[in-house]
Amino acid sequence: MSNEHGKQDLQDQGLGEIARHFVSARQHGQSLPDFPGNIPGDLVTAYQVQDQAIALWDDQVVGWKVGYIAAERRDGSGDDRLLGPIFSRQLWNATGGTLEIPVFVGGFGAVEAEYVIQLQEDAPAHKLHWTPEEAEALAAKLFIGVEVASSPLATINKLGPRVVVSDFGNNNGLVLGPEIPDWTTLDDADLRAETRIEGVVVGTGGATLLPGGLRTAYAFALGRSAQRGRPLKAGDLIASGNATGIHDIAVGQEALIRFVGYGDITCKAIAAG
Ligand SMILES: C=C/C=C(\O)C(=O)O
Repeated sequence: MSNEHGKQDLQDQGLGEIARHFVSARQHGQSLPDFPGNIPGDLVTAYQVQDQAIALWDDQVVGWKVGYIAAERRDGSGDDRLLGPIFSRQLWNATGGTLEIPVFVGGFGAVEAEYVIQLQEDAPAHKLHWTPEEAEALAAKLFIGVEVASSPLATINKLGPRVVVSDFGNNNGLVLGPEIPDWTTLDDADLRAETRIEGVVVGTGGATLLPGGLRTAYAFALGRSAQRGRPLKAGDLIASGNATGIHDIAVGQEALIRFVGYGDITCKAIAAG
């Protein structure tokens, strides 16, 4: 009995250590050479690391990024997407000018065109599974946005979803642009986007690039959040996942993300920390 209890403590300490390493590297703007510990065996355990890191981070969660999980990288949960927190001090309103976005030097840094849903009512906490149609029926607004995908760990995406989940979903902020009015009347095909880095087109697409579409990404966020005991609330933001690709950006480089008919967002990468 005491052995079992001791084993559990040891396992928990391991997860806490991983969370502390990531949080400390992020706080100091430092890179990490390797994953700081044993990679969690499944997504449920990786979310435990994420939960511990959120508890250590001195800020409030205002939303979640959704990332896609390729079929060959899924675990027993079958999840085809993952979540990472967006914090209030890393949420920036687009100004129309060039916004500075922090990326980890020596780590991973990218920008992603995103469609951002903001709930206008609480989701029912007991509802654990959502269809795209049920998600759309909740009162919500839609905005254009840019995810700053950045981590102290350069290999984060190569190492896979359990590592991505362990480090805040590889998120280091969200730029929020203008609203897309009456979004529930629009098809994914109406939502087109293009990303340029240093003036060169690096990705085109839009909501049709989101596997299953925008509403499917949103439904995942509602379900997984409720299942992990963090049901979504009015005001929460959900970034849909990349709509033109995941585009590497280095300090000093400028990105322009164009949402056809809805506006441009321009950002310049600076060193985090
Ligand atoms: C690991 C991150 C993946 C995303 O951000 C995405 O699929 O959009």
